[in-house]
Amino acid sequence: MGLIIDDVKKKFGHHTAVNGISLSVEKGSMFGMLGANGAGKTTTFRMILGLLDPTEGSVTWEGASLSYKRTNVIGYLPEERGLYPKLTVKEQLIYLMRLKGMKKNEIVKAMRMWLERFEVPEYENKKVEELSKGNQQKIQFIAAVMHQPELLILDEPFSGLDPVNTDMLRGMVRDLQEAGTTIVFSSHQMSNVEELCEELVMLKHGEAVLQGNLKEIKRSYGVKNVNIRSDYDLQFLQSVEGVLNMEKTNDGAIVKVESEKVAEDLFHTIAEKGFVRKFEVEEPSLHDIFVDIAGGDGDE
Ligand SMILES: Nc1ncnc2c1ncn2[C@@H]1O[C@H](COP(=O)(O)OP(=O)(O)OP(=O)(O)O)[C@@H](O)[C@H]1O
Repeated sequence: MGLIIDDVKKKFGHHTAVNGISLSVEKGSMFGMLGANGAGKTTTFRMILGLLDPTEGSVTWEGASLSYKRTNVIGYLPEERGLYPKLTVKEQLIYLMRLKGMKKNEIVKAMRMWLERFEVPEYENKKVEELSKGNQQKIQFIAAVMHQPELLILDEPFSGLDPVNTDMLRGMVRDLQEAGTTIVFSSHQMSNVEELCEELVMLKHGEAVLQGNLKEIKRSYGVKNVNIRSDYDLQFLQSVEGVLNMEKTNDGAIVKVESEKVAEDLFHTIAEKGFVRKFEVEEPSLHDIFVDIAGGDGDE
């Protein structure tokens, strides 16, 4: 069953923030939500969490709607990070995890394990305000996962982290999924979605403009990139029908074509003219697809 979002709409006055989204996230999978600023990601998350009621449609987890009464089932990393600055990390986590029904000794044990994993055991007795933003984010992530939720919602978990910490967090998110947690996360950064998710949705103005399996999406998306190395001058490619863009390189060109058929024709054309050292047809990156479909605004 997993998470089912069925034709959900959310209006704020006359403004429609989410306009008829339907998704299903299988239990134990990792699902990516992409979209430019204001696309409706956070609003969708709030409806999943039961913090906002949909204007229309329904959201269920394992067949029942989620509300604060089932809060221990969910872990949530909100986009607007918020910890109590004057509390120590330990006091903070004890407070938050008690709200999730954990006992103090369990919390301290789990906290030490997580601080070790993040390689910051010395933070236990530091005040939150003494930590850098990225390190505060680690503590907030710990607060989202310590009670071992079934469903983990991460709103922009990687934003503001340096590359080392991004890798570390990515590894932890992957481990949590392997341990059976269902994870939905949003990101402006395509690379994280590309690396972690099999399924995704791309939102634009509250609507799903693309959704499904990542590999399928890439395969079925017509546009391909062709990497060519040839001794022949490839300038003529610019005016070939079906070539959308061409960038010359030292020994060839990188060409964007509108379909695999155009790539095939190009191969024959170039081969007739001269020796082809390399001819490689690549799937577009998620970033390319996003820019085409959602009109950019990705971070990369
Ligand atoms: N409480 C609210 N009242 C009125 N409008 C809102 C409210 N919450 C969100 N909106 C509007 O709904 C739209 C979607 O916002 P949302 O925060 O869901 O986008 P987002 O995809 O999470 O964007 P970002 O990447 O910038 O966080 C925006 O136009 C926003 O201004």
